Amino acid sequence: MKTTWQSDTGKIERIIVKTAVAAFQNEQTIGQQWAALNYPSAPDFTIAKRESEAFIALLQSLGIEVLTMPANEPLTLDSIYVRDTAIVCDNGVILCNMGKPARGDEPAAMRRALEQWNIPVCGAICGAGRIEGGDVAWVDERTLAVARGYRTNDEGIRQLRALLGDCIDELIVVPLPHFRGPSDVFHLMSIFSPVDKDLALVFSKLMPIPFREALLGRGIELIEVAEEEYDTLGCNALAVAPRVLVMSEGNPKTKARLEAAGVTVHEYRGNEISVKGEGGPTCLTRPLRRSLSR
Ligand SMILES: NC(=O)NCCC[C@H](N)C(=O)O
Repeated sequence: MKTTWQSDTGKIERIIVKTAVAAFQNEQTIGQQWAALNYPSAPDFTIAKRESEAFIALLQSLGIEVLTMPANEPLTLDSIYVRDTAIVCDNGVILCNMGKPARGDEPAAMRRALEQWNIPVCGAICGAGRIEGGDVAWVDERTLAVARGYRTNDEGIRQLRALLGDCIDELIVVPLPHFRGPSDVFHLMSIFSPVDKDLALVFSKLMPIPFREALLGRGIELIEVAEEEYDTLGCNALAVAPRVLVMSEGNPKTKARLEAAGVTVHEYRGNEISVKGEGGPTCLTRPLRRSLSR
């Protein structure tokens, strides 16, 4: 069985998460931070802990080795969304440089954790470059898509291209629309979640036409997120294996569309850890190695 880090749809072997206990710390911390971080309301710490434990147990039940980030870092609630701190390629991990200023210290914490786990870091976005991991997704093993939005800038994309070197044949740059403006969380993975090598979940209304055409041109079939489920993170689904997804509960129409296409959907309850912080299952996880069946 071939393994690669350059896939968002192969079977996940190892994944990084941060528990709600480690990221949210306690009720007082939540109370001090949620409004300044732009959360629509304050997560409930007790329920968040339960949701986080169940989410991690679900990943483990799917045969995934889960690595958990340490708690003792002076970071914010947003540090639960580990995806945004790092990008992976077959040379190792590329650390991001966050577009949201309040999250600026998260990549350094990820670097320390990776060093402890002996996971190679092959580069970091630095200086004026900005990139968040939620803006990046593998379209296939040699093609990476990166959004240009409020969290990821041209200099970040330039550095990413240089760091990837011959790991890729193509970097598809996806310019994002303004939508709800700079204070909103709007990443590539807000409108695009790979499901299999020839299937993706998308929200076409907010997709640039060239990117949509590029996916269709590669033979990738697109399933539409139900419009009323956009705000409940219907578009943010984590492929744990080809056509096997983990999704936040509360997106029944989108779930039914996926199941009709032969996709298996595992739901988790994510009102506190996902909906309130606006980060779905892809944001809550940094998958590392995946295996490909061919
Ligand atoms: N990849 C993602 O979509 N991450 C979600 C991050 C949510 C967090 N509240 C943020 O504003 O950065």
